[in-house]
Amino acid sequence: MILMKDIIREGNPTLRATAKKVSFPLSQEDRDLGKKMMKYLEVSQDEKLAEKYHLRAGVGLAAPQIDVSKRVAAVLVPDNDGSIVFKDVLYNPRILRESVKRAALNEGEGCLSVDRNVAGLVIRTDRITLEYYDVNGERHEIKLENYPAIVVQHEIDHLNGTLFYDHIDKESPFKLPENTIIIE
Ligand SMILES: O=CN(O)CCNC(=O)c1cccc(Cl)c1Cl
Ligand code: NI
Repeated sequence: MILMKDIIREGNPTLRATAKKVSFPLSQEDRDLGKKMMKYLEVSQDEKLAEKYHLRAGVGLAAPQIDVSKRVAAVLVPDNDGSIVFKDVLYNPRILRESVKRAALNEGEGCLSVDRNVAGLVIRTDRITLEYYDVNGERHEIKLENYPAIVVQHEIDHLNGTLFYDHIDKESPFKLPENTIIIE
């Protein structure tokens, strides 16, 4: 089971590397990788289990965060009544289209690999068309918007060596650019 000790932090070069694509059919190792990353998210979102295993909650996890430089990310986005908005393990995810409209989470973003709060608006695209392959090698092309779209962008950033605070305006972190909505 993935624990906090397995999560690499700022300073580890893997976090700034460009991760490699996986090939299909997936090796057992790459299947297991996706499974254990999703398991981390499920456990981390269960208050009792998260406390028991001292896990920081996450709605996404990218393989580079456990020092595996492969283009694999798990995403588990609940909505506030506990149902699931989006859940899947993304293999070789790729953003095909981005809306002109930008978006930022009101409360900013956090990252398991960043042991500090970095305040400010993380400016991202509001709507994306995402291509990815699932564990069975099936191609998916889906449209996401708002919160799930933001989370997927945070994870794909990890595959490209980008961290959330790279998108925060250093001079005025809370400036709201034109054409940008705030997501509560
Ligand atoms: O890369 C994944 N993590 O670092 C897991 C911890 N962060 C989050 O769950 C998180 C929190 C706020 C906004 C976004 Cl977009 C995300 Cl992703
Ligand atoms: Ni992160």
